[in-house]
Amino acid sequence: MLLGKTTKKMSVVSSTVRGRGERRSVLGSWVGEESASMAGDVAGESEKIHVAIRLRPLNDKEKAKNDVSDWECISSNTLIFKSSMPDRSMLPAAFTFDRVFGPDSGTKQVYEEAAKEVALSVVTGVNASIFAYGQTSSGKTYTMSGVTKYALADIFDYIYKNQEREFVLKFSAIEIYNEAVRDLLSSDPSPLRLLDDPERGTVVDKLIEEPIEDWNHLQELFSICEAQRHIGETALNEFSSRSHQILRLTVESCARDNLGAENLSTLTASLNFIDLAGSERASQTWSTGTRLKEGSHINRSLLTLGTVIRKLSKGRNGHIPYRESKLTRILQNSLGGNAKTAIICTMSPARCHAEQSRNTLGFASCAKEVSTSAQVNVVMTDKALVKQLQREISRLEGQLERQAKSSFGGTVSKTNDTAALLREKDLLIEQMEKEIKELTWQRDLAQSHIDSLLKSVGEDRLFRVEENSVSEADAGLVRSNTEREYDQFSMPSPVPNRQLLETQASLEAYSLQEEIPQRNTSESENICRDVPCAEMGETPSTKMATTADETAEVALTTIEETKELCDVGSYDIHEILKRRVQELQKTIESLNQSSPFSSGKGVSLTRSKSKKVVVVTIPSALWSKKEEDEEDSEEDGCNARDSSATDEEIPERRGNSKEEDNKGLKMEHESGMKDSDYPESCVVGTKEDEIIKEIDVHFDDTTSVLDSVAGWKKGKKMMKHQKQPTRELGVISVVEPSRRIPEAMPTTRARDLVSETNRSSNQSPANWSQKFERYRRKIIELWAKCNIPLVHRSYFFLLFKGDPSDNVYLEVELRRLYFIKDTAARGNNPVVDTQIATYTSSPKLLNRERMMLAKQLQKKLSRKEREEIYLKWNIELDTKQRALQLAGKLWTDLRNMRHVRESSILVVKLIGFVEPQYAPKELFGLNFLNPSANQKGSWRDNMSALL
Ligand SMILES: Nc1ncnc2c1ncn2[C@@H]1O[C@H](COP(=O)(O)OP(=O)(O)OP(=O)(O)O)[C@@H](O)[C@H]1O
Repeated sequence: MLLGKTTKKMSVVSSTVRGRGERRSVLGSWVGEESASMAGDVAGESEKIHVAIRLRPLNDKEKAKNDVSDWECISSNTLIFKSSMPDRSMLPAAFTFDRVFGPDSGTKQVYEEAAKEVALSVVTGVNASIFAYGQTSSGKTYTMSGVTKYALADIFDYIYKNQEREFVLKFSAIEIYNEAVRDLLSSDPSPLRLLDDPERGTVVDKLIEEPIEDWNHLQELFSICEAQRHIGETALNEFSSRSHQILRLTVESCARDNLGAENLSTLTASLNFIDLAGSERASQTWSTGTRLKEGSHINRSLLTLGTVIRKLSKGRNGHIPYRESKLTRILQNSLGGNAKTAIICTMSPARCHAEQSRNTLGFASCAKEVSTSAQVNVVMTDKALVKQLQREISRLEGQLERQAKSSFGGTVSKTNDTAALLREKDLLIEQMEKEIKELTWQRDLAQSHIDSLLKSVGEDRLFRVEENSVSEADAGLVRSNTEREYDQFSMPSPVPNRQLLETQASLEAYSLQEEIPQRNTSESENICRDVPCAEMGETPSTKMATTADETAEVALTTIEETKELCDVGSYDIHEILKRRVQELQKTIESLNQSSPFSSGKGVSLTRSKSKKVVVVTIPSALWSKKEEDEEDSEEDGCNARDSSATDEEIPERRGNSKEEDNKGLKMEHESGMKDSDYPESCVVGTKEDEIIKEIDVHFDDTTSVLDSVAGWKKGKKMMKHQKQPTRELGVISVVEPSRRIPEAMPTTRARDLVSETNRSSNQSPANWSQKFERYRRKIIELWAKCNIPLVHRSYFFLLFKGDPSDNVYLEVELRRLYFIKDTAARGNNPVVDTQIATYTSSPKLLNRERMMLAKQLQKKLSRKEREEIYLKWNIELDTKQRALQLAGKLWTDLRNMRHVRESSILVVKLIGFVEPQYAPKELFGLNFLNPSANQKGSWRDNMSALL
């Protein structure tokens, strides 16, 4: 009845489970060692092998020989040797095992008390093995056949009683005969191979694993195995088993209510019934021929088994020779692995087998010391695994939450203090990160300001000094090519703002990505950075920059250290962080003090240790003294000019001829030197004629800005050039006209100039408007020719809309562009060699700028906004690299003012650091309208105002 119900249930189970095909299966192979990966979620606990001894009764042959029984079970677990023979005195008097069974114990009892628990663990997903070990004819087969049947009956009964789970049973059987593995369910006697599966261990290849349909089916299979097993007659046993037999029942089960759910997991385990061949002595069995050979193999494999057990009983140190026999190889998991194991050692009580019995007891004694670690084997579907892991995570999270609650709640405790410290630490880290940003920003700001001021007040006071040939006093006042190049291709930004710097950084990053030649990279750097590179003495600017760098570094280090401290959970972190903050504050203060405007210190010009030409910038604060020093050495060739010139002389110069005006664009007008006073290579003229023509000289009735400036500068003796042996020095002198309008020019004159210009414009607004348009178109044209950055163009275009006061800016921009164009055109002139190189490389810079804009487009605008812009700019939405296409279209149709305006608006939107209407005109390097901005000490205020 049980089997009938079970049969029906298992059929259903079988089809149901297999139909999913999601779980691992051992079908088609016989696994000698369950894979560790099959191990489920219940970690195995170490458990000793269960060892029982069974004494059989004296058999007829033994009785016939009047043999006596020397063994007696004095308790359920103690066996004594009761022989009084002298040679037995060395044996222990008593042996204790988990269970001992005397001759009167039936197999049922043996099973119940020595094997049942182990056997039934298979239905709970735990592997199990039941051995019968003993000498030949001791009753192993007799015991195991009974134990197997009882166990299977109990398993079937369990299945019947546990309807909530569905089971699949599979059966396989092998024998190891003369070290050959044979499938007992197959009629093919060919030996099977053992395979080493990295995941599942030793596997018998091509072994039949028969799904059990019902009890009768199982009985049939048993019958097949019995018929197939090698049996032979020996002197001791008429039906002696000549092979080791291993019957395996695999039980898989899953909960019925999980079948339709995600949480589908299957328990799977195997129960091995191992009936070993008996150890035998040839002298006793009188084996010869085949039997002798069989006995030899049997003994050898049993010897290996004994060795393995003995080694295992002493711990798992050293090599365990599992692989020395197929028996131990296959049973490796049962011998100390993932399985519960019970060994029933059978003994003959006869005195004639005392020695063999003693060996059996020795084996049993070792076996009981061997531990296994059985686990519940759960095979899960991926879904079930995920589900389970999620549950585990939830559980752990809950646990953490509970711990956190218990930690923060309640009375004041050390844990509470730690939490408060951690919170405080987080705040400090946050604060320091802000400070780092602020310091970095201040550093960039200060450095940029220094750049602009140095460029304006000391624009022409740049030295090139060659250490070996020129003394400091003899050093000529020449401008740095680097500076000029910077002027041309970098957006002049005497009053930078944060976003502008970020944009510059972005462009520099692009340059780095593009592997710009080093020279170009350095070109984009400012003058101050040239100084330390040239190994000159420390200047305020370099000092400040260094200080700021160090500050940022200190701050970063602080953050890192803080994080480390957090990691180690230091309780001193609070104090350390406070100290760090104080240090940072001090550094900020020193940074402020190190400003040349607050310290009042100037450049200390020292000789370069390098033999290379170097460039030095000198703030105007120190310039007077330097000038005085240099006046003493005028005899060197370059005469100081017009040192006594005054503003009053300017009108005379205005009245000079056109030729002289042209010269005014040359360095002579600034420095007071004539062309003839310069080395040929030092003179860089501009095509004033062209300029006059093209801009429709509008200073017919008013003072030319440049002339005025040149005159003032001359009168003010702002610059002196000393004649130098140019060929020896290889230095050049190039002065850019736009540079001749310094911020440091007398502010009254600047205001006058603007007033003058404004007056002129105000007198004829229509005329000014036309001029503005002409200027602007010319500027746009020159921007393109000179490859001026689009950002500069855009801001300039949007900023100067025709206000009369814009006149000055347009004028200067125009002059600057002509100068760039003119100097670039002198391709064979070594004086401008660097500039030409820069000029030719400027299209690359423009390309990089377009790439940057394309990137900004993707970064700043939403997909929808981008698509609208693409459509507006006639870029197909299904084309590739639309952003680059768009960037490539910017500032291309230069005669179309609408295009130019839209390009400008888009560029500004993408850069987005200052709204054009709020952008200061000082952004373009001039400040005629707010002289106070140039006052020393006010630079920080100016910066702040611009931000
Ligand atoms: N406990 C027992 N009670 C009664 N008879 C037993 C008992 N144990 C074994 N026998 C009998 O002893 C004989 C030998 O037993 P069995 O074949 O099981 O020994 P074995 O250890 O398997 O020997 P082998 O190693 O040679 O196969 C059998 O005839 C069996 O019926």
